[in-house]
Amino acid sequence: CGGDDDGCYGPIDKVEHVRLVKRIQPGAPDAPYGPKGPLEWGQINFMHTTDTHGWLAGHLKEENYGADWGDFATFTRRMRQKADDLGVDFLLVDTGDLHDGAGLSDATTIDGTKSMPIFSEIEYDLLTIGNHELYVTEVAKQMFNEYAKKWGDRYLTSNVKVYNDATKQYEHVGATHRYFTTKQGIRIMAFGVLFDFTGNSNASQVIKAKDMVKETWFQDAIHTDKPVDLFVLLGHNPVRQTDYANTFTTVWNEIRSVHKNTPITIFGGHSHIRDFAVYDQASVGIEAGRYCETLGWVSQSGFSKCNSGYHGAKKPDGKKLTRKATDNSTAPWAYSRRYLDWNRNTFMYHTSSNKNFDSQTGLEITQEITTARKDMNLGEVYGCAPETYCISCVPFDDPKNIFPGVIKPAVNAIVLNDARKDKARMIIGNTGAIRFDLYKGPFTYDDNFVVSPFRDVFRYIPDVPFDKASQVLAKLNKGTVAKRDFASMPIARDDCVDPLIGALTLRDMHQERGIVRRQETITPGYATKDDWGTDGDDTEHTGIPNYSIPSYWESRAGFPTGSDPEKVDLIFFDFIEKYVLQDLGSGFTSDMVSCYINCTFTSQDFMLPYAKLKWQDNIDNCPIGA
Ligand SMILES: Nc1ccn([C@@H]2O[C@H](COP(=O)(O)O)[C@@H](O)[C@H]2O)c(=O)n1
Ligand SMILES: [Zn+2]
Ligand SMILES: [Zn+2]
Repeated sequence: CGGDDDGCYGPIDKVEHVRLVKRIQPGAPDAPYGPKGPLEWGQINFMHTTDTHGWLAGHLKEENYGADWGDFATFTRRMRQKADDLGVDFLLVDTGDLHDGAGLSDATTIDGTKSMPIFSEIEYDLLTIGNHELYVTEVAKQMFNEYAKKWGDRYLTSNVKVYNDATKQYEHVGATHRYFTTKQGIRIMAFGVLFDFTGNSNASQVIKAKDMVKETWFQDAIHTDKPVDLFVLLGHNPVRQTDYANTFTTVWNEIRSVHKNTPITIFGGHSHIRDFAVYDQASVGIEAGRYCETLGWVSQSGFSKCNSGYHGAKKPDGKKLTRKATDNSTAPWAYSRRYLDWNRNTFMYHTSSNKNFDSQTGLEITQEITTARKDMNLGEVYGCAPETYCISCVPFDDPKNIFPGVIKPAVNAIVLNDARKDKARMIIGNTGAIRFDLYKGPFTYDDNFVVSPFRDVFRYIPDVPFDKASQVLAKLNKGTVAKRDFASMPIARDDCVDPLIGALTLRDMHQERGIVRRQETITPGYATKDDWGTDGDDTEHTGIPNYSIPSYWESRAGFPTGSDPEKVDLIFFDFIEKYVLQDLGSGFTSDMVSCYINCTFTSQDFMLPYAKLKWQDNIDNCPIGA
């Protein structure tokens, strides 16, 4: 285990490089199983990122998601070039949540100070805002003052305003909408709509979708005299219409009430899943997962001189898109969708670039990430985790689940106010604050933010009667805070039938076309089921178990042996204070709540001391394990 070449971490001084995963060359014996076949290019082609949450260094411990932002930059440039060569359109779209999930974005005093300049080196065509850009006032202002200005009319925040200190008014962060014509003549009207988010700081205002659609500018935009060939609806907003947070449907209905047949193509986010939803025969929506694991692909054809301003001459890739949104569609629109795994093998395969893949720009971005990580000491190792602990791949009470395995013992050991150490205590948190699995092996400064990125202060109410405190967890878990799936459900692969090909499985279909790459092992990963079935994943995987977990967890410490205490210190994140007070019921008010250790001790501060306390065995020889 001697450095980044053999896939292992070394001691602290060797862990400075971004490239802790092996660089993968296609065809190399250890290359992961790759894409099942070429992408189907259409007249207009979209690549979509969402919920990147600062993972610009890529997944250093997961080869399958190991590409970094420099690799992605190269890929997008090559794809744009390919589109130009084919004479088709290519648009790159992001749907927000740029912070909270990795050291690069969260280890700076103001989130994003180092990561945002790197993020914005990609030439996106359309972007919109996520809720994670609005929790913290300084971050909202950073978006308003810097990035909205930089991205100009490509940044669409149709229902989000930020307080402008200069004008003393709330103003749209970016543009409300954008009307533009693509290189090949498609005339697009685009909107960017955040779900009805209410957890923002008072630096911003989120206008509910139902109110936004009544606003004059929106009505003017959908009643425009200008010709619109395609509506593009992007939003930090789940595409699935049954999702509790979905407000796309409200906006979609309003557009449809005026434009009965115009295609509406949707790019969503927030629920962190791979998904594709069919709205009607002229409207589909994609969601591209989370954390730089997935790159979404949607292509669309059907534009002609008769129904649009399209003037593209070339036939895309010699193949025509034939898949309609619905089985009985009479509309001219045909689509493809794909979820690409975020690794260099995928990127090289789809650009047929092999060893010539890297570009100067891409390498420079990789170097910037490496330098930033080094400056921020993100590779510093604090402990050697003895096991892998996951959020939902095992049941909630399994010792390998991260809550009983790590989070509860860690808060019990570390979240302790010396002045109250003799008191029994109960600590309650929301499971959503713990963001990612923890891998066996070196636990780095970066991993601290990967697991627990928020600055949620530990607050408490002293001496709460145990019979009251002990009811809170159950009440919280029954409450209205919606729980959601964090990953696509694992599914059986043998029902994989493409409707256009009759009884042939996708595998047979690709085998016939001679585009199946030989595979010895299918690796675990996303096995997605969406409105079109099970053939959306670019690289096939076996699926990962996904157990549902409650919305809140509780840990108890300092309890007397064999009996319950009369009173406890009830400790919780400030993020959930409102709900805890509600569930404690009458007699408990906010003036009883104060900071537990101090007002700067947050959820970013308990994992590193715990790793130092408990995971020192094998620290100098700590291999990454499964
Ligand atoms: N200070 C915060 C902010 C957010 N959370 C958790 O994140 C969830 C939202 O994340 P998305 O990526 O889905 O937008 C939110 O529901 C909380 O669970 C937090 O714990 N602390
Ligand atoms: Zn998110
Ligand atoms: Zn979100």
